[in-house]
Amino acid sequence: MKKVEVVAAIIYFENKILCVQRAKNKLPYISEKFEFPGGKIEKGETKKDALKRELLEELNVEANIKSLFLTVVHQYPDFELTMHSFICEVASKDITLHEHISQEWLSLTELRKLDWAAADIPIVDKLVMNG
Ligand SMILES: Nc1nc2c([nH]c(=O)n2[C@H]2C[C@H](O)[C@@H](COP(=O)(O)OP(=O)(O)OP(=O)(O)O)O2)c(=O)[nH]1
Repeated sequence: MKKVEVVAAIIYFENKILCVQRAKNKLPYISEKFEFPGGKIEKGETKKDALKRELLEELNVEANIKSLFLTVVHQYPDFELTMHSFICEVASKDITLHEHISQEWLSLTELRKLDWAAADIPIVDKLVMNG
């Protein structure tokens, strides 16, 4: 089975977390789902390098990457995803969506209202549980 390794950013600004919606995709289980911004690690990159690059590409934002939060391994029908999520901070809510179709800044208590990609559920659960 194909394996995919990605990094994802839990971006805080004033107690709100950035949630972004993926575009339509041929894989129904990720199509139009909410996720944390990020993407695949390229050859030679550290996880933090990859996340910095992805956040610039996807959101045009310079984030302060603070610490690893949770690594999730999730089996999707077509591939096995390993996702490393990092707590990050930004200096303002000023972002530009280059790939995603919508954004929401939500407090912890609101996170569960979105239709998340399945691999994100353990991250959302841990965020909500940790308060
Ligand atoms: N960045 C990110 N990807 C996630 C999350 N949850 C989740 O299931 N994924 C999946 C969706 C994709 O299959 C993969 C992320 O890769 P990507 O965004 O770079 O890939 P993509 O398929 O859109 O683009 P491509 O490079 O294959 O063209 O991880 C998440 O919270 N953040």
